[in-house]
Amino acid sequence: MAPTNVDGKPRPIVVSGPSGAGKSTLLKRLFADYPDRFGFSVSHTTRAPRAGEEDGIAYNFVTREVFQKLVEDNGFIEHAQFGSNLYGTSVQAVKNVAEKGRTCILDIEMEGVKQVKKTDLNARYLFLQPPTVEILEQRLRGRGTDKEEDILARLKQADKEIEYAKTGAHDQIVVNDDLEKAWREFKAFCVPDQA
Ligand SMILES: Nc1ncnc2c1ncn2[C@@H]1O[C@H](COP(=O)(O)OP(=O)(O)OP(=O)(O)O)[C@@H](O)[C@H]1O
Repeated sequence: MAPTNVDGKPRPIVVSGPSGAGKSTLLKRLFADYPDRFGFSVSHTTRAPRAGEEDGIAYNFVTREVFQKLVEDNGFIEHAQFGSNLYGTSVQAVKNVAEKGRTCILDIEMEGVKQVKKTDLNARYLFLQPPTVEILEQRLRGRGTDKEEDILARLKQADKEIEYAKTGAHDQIVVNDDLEKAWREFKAFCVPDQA
């Protein structure tokens, strides 16, 4: 049984950490191993799709105008700007997942975490931490998806994320040094009844 709220619906899990920390890598594995247990709330973004990213699956890719309208309509539980792009998680996207009896996974960064904490979602929070900022930089470059200016912006933001994690804002911190070790810890948090 997944950890639930008083209404019997599974508590959402917020996975955060610097860009390049490995969130997508671990979440992909979690969804592959437990296809019926979790659901992704599909985020909105104004950034351009990367190769292979499909609209409505990776993100809902929208214009800045459409995004702003949703903000004004209070359609987001959280939204934030990273670099020149806006990202957000709609209230409806999270509700849809919990209604199906699935644990909603929110893959978001620091400002989003702070805003989710202001809601009554009663989420569980996991922070994925890179071993060092130097290794994070290597991984971002190795990924080959980011422009130089984006890499520098992501590294600057990473320092802030790591400082925030030191305040005890998360239920668990997983250091992604060895991928298999990180996976075991990540899985134990997300699927505690099978740990
Ligand atoms: N433990 C690890 N050892 C070595 N490389 C790793 C490890 N974990 C992830 N990587 C690699 O680091 C890169 C960044 O990982 P990933 O794309 O999953 O990060 P992310 O946190 O999802 O980033 P973003 O928030 O920008 O989407 C990828 O190329 C991935 O293969």
